[in-house]
Amino acid sequence: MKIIVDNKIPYIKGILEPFADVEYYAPADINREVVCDADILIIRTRTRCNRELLDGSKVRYIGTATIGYDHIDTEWCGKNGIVWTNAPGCNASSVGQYILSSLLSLQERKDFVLEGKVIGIVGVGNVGRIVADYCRMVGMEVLLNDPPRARLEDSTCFVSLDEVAKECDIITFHTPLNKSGMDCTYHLAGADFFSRLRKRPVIINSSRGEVVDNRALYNAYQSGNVSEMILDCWENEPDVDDVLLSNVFIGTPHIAGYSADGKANATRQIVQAVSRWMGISIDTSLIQPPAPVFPDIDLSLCSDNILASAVLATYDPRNDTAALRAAPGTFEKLRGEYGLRREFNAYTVHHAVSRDIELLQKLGFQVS
Ligand SMILES: NC(=O)C1=CN([C@@H]2O[C@H](COP(=O)(O)OP(=O)(O)OC[C@H]3O[C@@H](n4cnc5c(N)ncnc54)[C@H](O)[C@@H]3O)[C@@H](O)[C@H]2O)C=CC1
Ligand SMILES: O=C(O)C(=O)[C@H](O)COP(=O)(O)O
Repeated sequence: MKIIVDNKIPYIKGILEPFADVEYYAPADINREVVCDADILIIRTRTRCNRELLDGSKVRYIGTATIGYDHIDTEWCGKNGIVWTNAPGCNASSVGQYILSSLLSLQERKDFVLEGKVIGIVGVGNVGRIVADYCRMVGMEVLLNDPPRARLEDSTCFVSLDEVAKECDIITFHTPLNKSGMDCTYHLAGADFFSRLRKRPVIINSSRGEVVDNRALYNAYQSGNVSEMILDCWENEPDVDDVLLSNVFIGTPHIAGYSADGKANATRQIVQAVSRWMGISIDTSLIQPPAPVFPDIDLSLCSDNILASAVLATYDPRNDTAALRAAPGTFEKLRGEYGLRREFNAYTVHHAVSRDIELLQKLGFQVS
């Protein structure tokens, strides 16, 4: 059994070796020649799994250590007997941390108080649910848009995309990239959507670049229909539109899901899926992220917004924005060499005053 593994997937080295020949490659080097005699591929979003890569190969199983799977031609794989799996929900909390910290950074600017603002969440799956919870916790009103769920569940919980466009101060996209079908999301936010905005919202995209028509977004920003842009995913990654990048409030290189917790979850889920497929049993409990460098957050030094201080101490997206702005051409390098980021539950806050303790605990912080 031969397994090819993307060498940017952390915490996996040594785990599959007792059961198979395992070879590690940079994503750019995972090509037809490399995969031809492999049985299993363990990849990320950077390997397009389609006829061009796989036709004539021995590959029978693909595991992607990611939530999204738009890089896999699922129809072609299905027709050609290739089983695949993703890692649902693995880094959903990481994206939640990204969105909350981006919103709290925005709040630090004068006159953008989050409490009382209306946020529209488009796509309410693993990520959208967490974002909705966090936004309610900070006193925002939340509108949910998810037509596939609305068809199956109590549709009164959901609103139309038109209502989101008209009523929201902030709109955030958390759908998969669907290129066709009744729930097509390609350019879901296009010129028509932006023309229906009424409240000059902040637009956030951390789903896939192509869910938002980047040109139409920029035009809406230029004309004043959009007040701020927060972008983690871009059309034509890794070639980011320089003009867009210089105008966004937060602009990051597709790292919203890059907490070490999310990466470890992804590795664990994929190792479990692969081992099930191979009919073997592997102990994945040792796949754990390292502790944060500074696990203690002292709130006695923070006078103003306690929540923002605690959240931004775990992750401040303005640092990733500055790094990308300084060198847009290093988009993939910044992702490949991403530093250690841990989620809220890896931190203990000290000297929180009693009125903040419940909220901090709900977010997952340890409180001393
Ligand atoms: N920037 C990053 O680092 C990351 C990006 N992602 C992206 O976020 C997406 C969402 O992740 P999850 O919430 O975990 O996926 P999920 O599959 O749990 O939820 C997606 C939701 O979108 C809904 N949806 C589908 N089509 C829709 C449409 N046309 N309009 C509105 N809603 C629609 C689905 O019904 C579902 O409830 C992923 O597919 C991936 O592309 C995920 C993780 C990290
Ligand atoms: O999980 C997803 O879906 C994502 O978009 C990832 O966070 C990006 O994953 P990589 O392919 O860069 O590992």
